[in-house]
Amino acid sequence: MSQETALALKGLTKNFGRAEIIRGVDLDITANERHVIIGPNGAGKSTLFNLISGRLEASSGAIELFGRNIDGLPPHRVNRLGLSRSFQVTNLFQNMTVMQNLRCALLWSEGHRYAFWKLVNSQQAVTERAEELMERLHLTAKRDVPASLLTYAEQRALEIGATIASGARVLLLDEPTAGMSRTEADDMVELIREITTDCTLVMVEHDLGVVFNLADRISVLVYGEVIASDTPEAVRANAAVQEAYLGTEVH
Ligand SMILES: Nc1ncnc2c1ncn2[C@@H]1O[C@H](COP(=O)(O)OP(=O)(O)OP(=O)(O)O)[C@@H](O)[C@H]1O
Repeated sequence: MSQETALALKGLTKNFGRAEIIRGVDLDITANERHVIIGPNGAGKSTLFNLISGRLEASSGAIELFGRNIDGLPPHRVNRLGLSRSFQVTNLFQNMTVMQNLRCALLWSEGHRYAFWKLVNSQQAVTERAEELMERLHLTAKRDVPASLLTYAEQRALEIGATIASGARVLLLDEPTAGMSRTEADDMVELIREITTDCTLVMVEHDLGVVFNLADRISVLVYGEVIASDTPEAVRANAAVQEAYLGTEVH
């Protein structure tokens, strides 16, 4: 596995008025790792994701994507550099089929790099890649079904697939199993595992079963500070983490 740093947060802070919400976060996330951020309600997880994805500007500190400072760039520029956030099924084209959504995402990822005649020539290649992705998403049987007619879990799977297809090297996922049944959540974890073999995953998740099942490393955010960032085993054994979770949930 590559030891290159995909995403680095350096002394990151965010204040809302006089309230310090993110209080000096340092974090190195290695390329191809699956990194899950957990923490109690109000710890600042969404704020941290909004900073990383460019929706909020940091008060101080830096965010580097593969060594390049991205702090202050708007979300679409961050996206173009290979960091994509997937958190809404509304990112799909609801009237288009599964196949059309994936083809669109693949063409989008190539759109600015290829002249139109090349795009036409690459149609076959795009179709093949879309088919392959559809297989990995377990959506081949739904190939010609409009996104709006898929189940919620299928829509989320398609949305994550489309995000990857559109060129994400670092994928940010907000609570991907929220609102799902146990079986759907287990299927989603397997799907995320399969689909992120070639990219870096940064995920916020409340369901600790999902977290410990999927994460290579876990960071624990409490009151805007990372109190632990380690392997699942080390985090589970960490006394400060157990205290933050009142000694119950991490067991
Ligand atoms: N735009 C804002 N203006 C002022 N305060 C904010 C703003 N956004 C978030 N906060 C505050 O920052 C704190 C952290 O919120 P945030 O949503 O980042 O936490 P969280 O860890 O994602 O919580 P949850 O797990 O409940 O979603 C909260 O106290 C919240 O009220």
